[in-house]
Amino acid sequence: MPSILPASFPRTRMRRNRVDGWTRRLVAENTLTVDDLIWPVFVIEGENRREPVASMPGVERLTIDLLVEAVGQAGSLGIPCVALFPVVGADKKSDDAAEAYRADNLMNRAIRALKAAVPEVGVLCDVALDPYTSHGHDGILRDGYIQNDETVEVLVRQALAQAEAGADIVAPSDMMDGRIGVLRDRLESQGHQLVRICSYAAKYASAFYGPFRDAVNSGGFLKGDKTTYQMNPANSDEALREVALDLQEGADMVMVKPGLPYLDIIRRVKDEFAVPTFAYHVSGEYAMLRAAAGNGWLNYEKALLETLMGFKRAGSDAILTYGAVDAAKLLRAG
Ligand SMILES: NCc1[nH]cc(CCC(=O)O)c1CC(=O)O
Ligand SMILES: [Mg+2]
Repeated sequence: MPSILPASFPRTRMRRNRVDGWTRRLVAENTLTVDDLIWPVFVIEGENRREPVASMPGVERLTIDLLVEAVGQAGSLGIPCVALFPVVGADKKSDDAAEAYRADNLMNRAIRALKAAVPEVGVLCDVALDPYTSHGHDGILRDGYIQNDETVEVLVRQALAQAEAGADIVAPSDMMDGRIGVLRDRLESQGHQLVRICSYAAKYASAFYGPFRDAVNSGGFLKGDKTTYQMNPANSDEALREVALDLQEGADMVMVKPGLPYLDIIRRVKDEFAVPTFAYHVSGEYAMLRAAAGNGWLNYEKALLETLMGFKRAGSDAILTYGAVDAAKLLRAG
């Protein structure tokens, strides 16, 4: 068959730069390394106990002693930082969330144990009241509304107790207004000048948090939804205002959450502010990967690394992911 292509076809061969492995590496625009990973972990009371999380295959809740071991191993793999989430028993939940700022609560004991045993791994602590309220909301509920200013008072006490225990990064995930400014002032005046604030600045009211609420046992308690404080998924400009305010108030790093459905927000935030921008690859996103892989519908390892690279390409400086240890092992194996 005579060719119908013109003699000079094609003018440009894009495939030349994909022809072999070393060229592909040479022209790669983005890189994913173990330095980009933050590993979220769940801590439970007791000793030498691990509990699987049914909706998050591969994820376990750990007692402090086992947590210290696991974080030590993560540190040896090069993971820079872990994000701590306590599982709080029903007997410690209350309407005023007083357990949140008790100096010796589970969270604060875990922080002390980690900083004593594995000081080289950063500890990022969630600041929000949902593990501690009897209704599962992130703040104080009164007259059917989550009270902003009253909640901020409690959040600041909670974060100060974490800083006192040795937290490196406090990370308010509650979406109350004005909490970063008050928290920054109080950290300064209480001698915690180097404690970093990572604000969950653009956090959306999302269906993708479902498995997390199973993991921390707050879902069953939750009445209603979080739409009066977490953002509407329809909005994007509003995320920039949220981030601008938290930066003005003194945040050192900002977070966008969830991850994959909000890559456009990460890109806009990074372009607009050029500050450390983290993405949270949340529980539901992780569960989807695991469920599909469990059915043999995709390759978990490949899909995980591709997802994490997507976050880097969108502008994330670091990614919180339940797959952090898996990804670290894969990245080290090359
Ligand atoms: N302040 C609570 C909090 N901190 C992190 C997550 C979700 C993380 C995940 O789904 O992996 C949530 C749940 C929520 O806002 O209801
Ligand atoms: Mg805000």
